[in-house]
Amino acid sequence: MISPGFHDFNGPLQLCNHANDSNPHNIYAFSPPFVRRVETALILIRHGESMWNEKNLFTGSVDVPLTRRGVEEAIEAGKRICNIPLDFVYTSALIRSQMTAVLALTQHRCKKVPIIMHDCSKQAEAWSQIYSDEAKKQSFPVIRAWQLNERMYGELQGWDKQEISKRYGKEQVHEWRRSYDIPPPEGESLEMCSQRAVGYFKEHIEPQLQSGKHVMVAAHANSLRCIIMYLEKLTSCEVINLELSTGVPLLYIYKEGSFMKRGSPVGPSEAGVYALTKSLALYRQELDEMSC
Ligand SMILES: O=C(O)[C@@H](CO)OP(=O)(O)O
Repeated sequence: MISPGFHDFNGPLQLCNHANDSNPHNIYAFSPPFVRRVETALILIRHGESMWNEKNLFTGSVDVPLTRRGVEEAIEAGKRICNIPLDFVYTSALIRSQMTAVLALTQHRCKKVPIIMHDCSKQAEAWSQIYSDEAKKQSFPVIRAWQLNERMYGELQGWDKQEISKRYGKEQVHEWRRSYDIPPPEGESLEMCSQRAVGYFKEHIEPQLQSGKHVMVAAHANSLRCIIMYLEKLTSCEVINLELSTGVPLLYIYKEGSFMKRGSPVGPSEAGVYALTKSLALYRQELDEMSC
């Protein structure tokens, strides 16, 4: 349950009044009942490099922070998504995904403040209330969900990946790391991880997109592989070859129940025009006009 008050959170799109705009492709719609948004942005980002990525250790559900390089990757990712509208941010319960989200959001051009939601109890919810509507409008709710955690790697957690390959053989380790239904010893298979991660995405995140809200999900290699498998309708054979780099944002456009893959946004300093949709280009134009 997102803390009350954020439900009327209008996010960064209170930029200009298109309420009377009949353009069906315009995502500038305000929250209902003005203009229903036709398409919304979904950004997926794997956390930046973690301290156990750097040591090449199986991490899984162990809660390790980012390295300095991982911090830099998160900030660079923020530059690449700084022109894309956002209303809600989801992370896992693990610090490496939360660090990535809040560091990336420091680069967003709408200058909103990420607020980590504390709704694990009625008291936590009450004590973390924001009473200023203006402060609320200048914020992003960041919702933490354990269901988006990295797959639990069981008895491999903490072991060096090369050491494990020598002990059990490369084929066996590749099967544990990348197959769909074969779990590592005492760990989760990708299928088991998918049941919680995709289950959460369908129940909590997809309805946000359907209601016209733009969302970023900062999570993990395998929990995101599950979600991408769902978005792109990949088979359990195709997902074996899906690899995600640390700290690289991926953009999808949600429209009438389907997800269109738009690849990874380019940074503002990079040459070339990233294939924005018309409505994202209009949003970027509004940000440009705001910052003049
Ligand atoms: O160790 C882990 O948690 C994961 C992601 O870093 O490793 P792999 O890519 O081997 O699934």
